[in-house]
Amino acid sequence: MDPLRLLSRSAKATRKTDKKQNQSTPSAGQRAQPQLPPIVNQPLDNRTTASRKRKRVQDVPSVSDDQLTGLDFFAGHGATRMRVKASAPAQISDSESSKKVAGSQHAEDARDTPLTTKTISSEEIRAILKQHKLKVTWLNPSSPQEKVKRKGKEGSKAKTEKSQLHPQPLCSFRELGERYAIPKRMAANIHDQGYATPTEVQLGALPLLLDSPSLYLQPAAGAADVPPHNSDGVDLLTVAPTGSGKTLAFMIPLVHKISQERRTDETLARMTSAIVLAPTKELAGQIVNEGRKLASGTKIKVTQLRKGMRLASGGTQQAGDEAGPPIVKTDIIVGTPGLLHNMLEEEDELKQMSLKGVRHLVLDEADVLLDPLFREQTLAIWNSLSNPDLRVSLWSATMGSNIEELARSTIHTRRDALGAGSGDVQEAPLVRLVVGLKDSAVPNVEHRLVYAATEQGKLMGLRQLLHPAASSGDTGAPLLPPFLVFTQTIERAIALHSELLYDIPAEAGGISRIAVLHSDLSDTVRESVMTRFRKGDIWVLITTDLLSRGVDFRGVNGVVNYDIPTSSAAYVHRVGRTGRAGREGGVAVTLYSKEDIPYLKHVATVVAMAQKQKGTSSGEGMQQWLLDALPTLSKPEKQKLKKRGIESRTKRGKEADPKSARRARISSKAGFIRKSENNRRSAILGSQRRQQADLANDAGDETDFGGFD
Ligand SMILES: Nc1ncnc2c1ncn2[C@@H]1O[C@H](COP(=O)(O)OP(=O)(O)OP(=O)(O)O)[C@@H](O)[C@H]1O
Repeated sequence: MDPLRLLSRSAKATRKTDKKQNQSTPSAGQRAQPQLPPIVNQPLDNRTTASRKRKRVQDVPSVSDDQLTGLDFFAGHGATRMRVKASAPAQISDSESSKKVAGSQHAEDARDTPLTTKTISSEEIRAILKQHKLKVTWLNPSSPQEKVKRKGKEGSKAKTEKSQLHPQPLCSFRELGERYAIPKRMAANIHDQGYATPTEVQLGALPLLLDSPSLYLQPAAGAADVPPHNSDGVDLLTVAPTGSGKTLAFMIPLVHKISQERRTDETLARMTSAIVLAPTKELAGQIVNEGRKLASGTKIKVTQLRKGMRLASGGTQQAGDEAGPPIVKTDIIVGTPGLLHNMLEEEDELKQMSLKGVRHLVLDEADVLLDPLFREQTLAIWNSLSNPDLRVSLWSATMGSNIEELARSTIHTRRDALGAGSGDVQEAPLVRLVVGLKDSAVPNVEHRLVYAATEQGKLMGLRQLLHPAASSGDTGAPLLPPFLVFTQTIERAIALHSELLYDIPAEAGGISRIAVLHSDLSDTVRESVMTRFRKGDIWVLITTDLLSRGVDFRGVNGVVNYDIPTSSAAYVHRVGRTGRAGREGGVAVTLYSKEDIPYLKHVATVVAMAQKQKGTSSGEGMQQWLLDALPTLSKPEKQKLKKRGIESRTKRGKEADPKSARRARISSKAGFIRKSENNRRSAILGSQRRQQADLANDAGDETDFGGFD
């Protein structure tokens, strides 16, 4: 069977949905729902059936676009904002909505209004968790799960049953005030930003982080002798889809807990209490932005770590402190592992001391942070946090079992090391929350796999996607800007950018509409490109995997994988830049050439899984026989691909096999044109060199003249 033919047929199979994108796109303004059907006021019978399809809420309020700096090209703001307020009856009582109270007033009121959510029975809790596909598992060695393991062959079903936890979910943000007494200002900020209904990950994670663990760590039936945990907080591993609101899920508890700690212990006010690590500066900046909006007016300060920064140690300032960079007093510091690690490397006593107050460590995109690329730095930071009450939480849309194992062992070794010194380090419960299907791509995005045969075919395919007038060729209907294009390397991103630079007509903005972003650019340029893309000045942003993780451009209509991602996790994260917060209409196009076919299976499998989740009717989408026809990589091959990418597209590949590197070059020019151009260029260079040499000779002749004998 020829896989080439099979795969080009697959592209046709998925093309049926092309028409849809004109009806609804992520940039068409408000997304319809924050992934959550209404629960609170429904009778239980209506929400217990696990097999029932989720109801999409059409009228719940949502985040207004103007909350994110410069997001002014996605729909009319005024209109959006009005719609938010007018369509909030599910969460705001009649009197409140009619008055259209200001956010802060609403939050004040929320504290005085009686609970709309009654305490719910354990059956109801289980039903809600099941309906939202939330799975909470206790992972500590003394958990029932481990006990069952030790007891031996009890059957796999019983094993799963016993390891599950059922914390009471958070069905409305109003419960944050009522159940946990979060700072009023934070409640007001949440409301002001238009967040009314928690997304699934927030519904599950917020109670885990805000409740006392003893409330939900009840030993399951048959494991009555599990010792109760009185620990303050849990260590948490969370796996939830891209764009599902994980940032809010870890930021709300951080701000709440730190303001609580401040109230009880004055000395803590002078120290950094939390560290949030993220793999890129762009993501760190975004987290700071979100955190500041949330903590505004609460006295909790969120700061992005910058080069040369010094953190306050909490003690009285020491002699000599005036010298060097200014000392920053902050509660939550957000940064990349590289920067923080460097700071620790140059460590003096002061820096060591400055982290002793850190009681919360958040690893956003934890699987990357614990991947070999960042592992050493991340673990060094983690292990240098000496506070015995440290609680850690790990967040990502994809998390392999190796990452879980690594996290677990780090928690243990750190605890043992600290315990050896002081002897009083209490073990925190380790809990895992999985939302939906683990490691899967968001199903509300249309996934297209397009066979383009060669590099030049890929370039043509991308041009078809770019030009609105292009007919729906093999790539499907053109993409509506703004969209992101991912390449494997920086060189390829630059080459693709210069190739497409003049593709957008001058009347539409020309070269200013297309940009490239990669880690070789200066921080200022990176920031400016991000801002211009957010504003809508840039329509097509060509980038590397630098932007594949965590970055939230709310109205991105599409993602193009110009080079196929080198792992299934990379695919999940790249395509997760569209279809965020449940928005419909996003499109993810993966262009692949003949050379890519051996590496395509991991992408095709994720696409098939997403289509299955969406409920594509039989005959449409990825076919099983097609998946079977694709070659499967061995484990070492997979690892090599993940580490190095497709060899011919790298510098190393260029040296090893120049011929296939030439084939992989991004250029629409035919070989003979390139050759004659090269010849002309070298002829010009040669003649310039000759001219210079002649001039030098003439000059030399003049200076060497020693007069007449
Ligand atoms: N409860 C909510 N209701 C509506 N929108 C929300 C809610 N919570 C978060 N959002 C919005 O959802 C978008 C995605 O959030 P966020 O960036 O936190 O996702 P994420 O899960 O961290 O994604 P990724 O895995 O890609 O990092 C943001 O624009 C955010 O404002």
